[in-house]
Amino acid sequence: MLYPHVSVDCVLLGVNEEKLCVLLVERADSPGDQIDYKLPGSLIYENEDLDDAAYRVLKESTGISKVQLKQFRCFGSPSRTQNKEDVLWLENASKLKIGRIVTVAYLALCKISKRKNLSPKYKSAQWVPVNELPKLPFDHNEIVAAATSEIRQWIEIEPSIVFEYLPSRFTLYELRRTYETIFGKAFDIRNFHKKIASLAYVVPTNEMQEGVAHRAARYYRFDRAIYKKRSIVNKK
Ligand SMILES: O=P(O)(O)OC[C@H]1O[C@@H](O)[C@H](O)[C@@H]1O
Repeated sequence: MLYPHVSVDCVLLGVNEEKLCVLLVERADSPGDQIDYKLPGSLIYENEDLDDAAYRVLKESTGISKVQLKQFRCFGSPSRTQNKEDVLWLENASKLKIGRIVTVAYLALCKISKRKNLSPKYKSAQWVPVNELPKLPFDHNEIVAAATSEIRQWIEIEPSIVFEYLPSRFTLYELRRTYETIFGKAFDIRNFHKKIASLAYVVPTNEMQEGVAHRAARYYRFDRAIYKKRSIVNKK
């Protein structure tokens, strides 16, 4: 039998208190008793393009619209709807008979902020550390794990992504900690500083930290113009 159900899921990753976090929504009428988080995601409409569906679902479920979502993978195992409670929730919410669903996953890296305009389907939206996730419905744990390794690959190719997380001026300590948080491992300090010193687009400023107990550190800034030129040179 041919089967038409397709959904989108949005993985928003952010750094909070030196932890890599993912935005989850809490189901309002959970089929079980426990707190029930999931990725912001839902079925698409008949005549809707996938990208439009991803932006719509994210906006409707969390109120967020100013992020750049990128499609990164499809998840289509027939077993992703093996949990009867997940199917029940979805059937109640959609008023459709649900068997399997193929979901298209989207990813964005963004700054953490307070959420509002939640869909009535959800009680709250929370940033949860990816290393402390509860058991999520469907295959959402697998989707978050895939998104985490995906973002690391993106950063290897396009290091500018990291600077989206930092304030306009930052210390090398803050830069290293951000890298360590996203990659989930410690970087050797001397090698890291050497690497940064070789990057023309990380520019030292004349400003130093003030009022700190330890030796004041220098502030740096990310120079997008230099970065773009380097990207062109690298692509040649
Ligand atoms: O619209 P609700 O029921 O919240 O969720 C639909 C879910 O259906 C699954 O394929 C997706 O993973 C998506 O998150």
